[in-house]
Amino acid sequence: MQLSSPSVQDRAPTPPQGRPLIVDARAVHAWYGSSHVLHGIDLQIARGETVGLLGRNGMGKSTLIRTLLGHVTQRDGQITLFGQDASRARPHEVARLGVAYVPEGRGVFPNLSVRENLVMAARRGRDGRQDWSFERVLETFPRLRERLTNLGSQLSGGEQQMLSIGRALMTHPELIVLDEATEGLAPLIVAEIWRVIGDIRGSGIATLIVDRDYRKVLARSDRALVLQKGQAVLAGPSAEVAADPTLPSYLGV
Ligand SMILES: Nc1ncnc2c1ncn2[C@@H]1O[C@H](COP(=O)(O)OP(=O)(O)OP(=O)(O)O)[C@@H](O)[C@H]1O
Repeated sequence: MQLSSPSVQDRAPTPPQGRPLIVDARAVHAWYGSSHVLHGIDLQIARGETVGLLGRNGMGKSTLIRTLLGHVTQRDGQITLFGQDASRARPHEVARLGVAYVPEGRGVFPNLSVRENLVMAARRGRDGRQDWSFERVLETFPRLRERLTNLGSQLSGGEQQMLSIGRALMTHPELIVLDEATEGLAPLIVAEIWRVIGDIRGSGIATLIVDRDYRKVLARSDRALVLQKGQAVLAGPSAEVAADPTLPSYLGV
């Protein structure tokens, strides 16, 4: 569905019926100083849903993520997380609600070992869930088992990315936000990260994914939102977005 109308209602991607919303963001604006970067974006993510966020460089994907998670504080609009108003929430409050963030450029503690990085992150889920044990994370990422005593700083980029995702899983989140999780990694590692993203999806955790490989994002997500200059220009089920003839122009492909 192409979104040419400026009406906020029209831009809301429709989440699956009957599933509670984890994220319900309406008319979100964001600024860096006097620079107005997001212009009224709507985004809904239902429990267990995978949503892809696409757009060329500098179109506002990371800003939207960082605004929803409370990192960008010059913001406006309504952000509801798990039914609670989070329009002014700070990052640690968002994390406590059950949202894990795997930032672009990773986010592991360089001076802690792999084991310490994982164990420190461990926390029960909202409903007391603790199915993502240390052992399960190591089964998911066998490479991390081989590196348990290495410091975060001694890992390759791909291993750091795995550790960052492993840390996110140890928090038993309801939603994992992955911003450019495969950026700059070797093809074999990229394939492994995508395999794990599939496992995460299969385990019922919702995900919000930003990745340059738009084909993979669309093939592996339920719905997608395409941004251009801080506005939503396409939104809907990923298969429909993938088939939309205007998509290449928005992605510059
Ligand atoms: N910390 C910042 N201060 C000022 N401007 C910023 C900052 N971060 C991003 N911007 C600007 O905001 C706009 C949106 O950037 P953003 O990083 O959200 O885009 P993106 O779609 O995630 O692209 P990329 O893939 O390049 O990260 C760009 O014009 C960018 O230059």
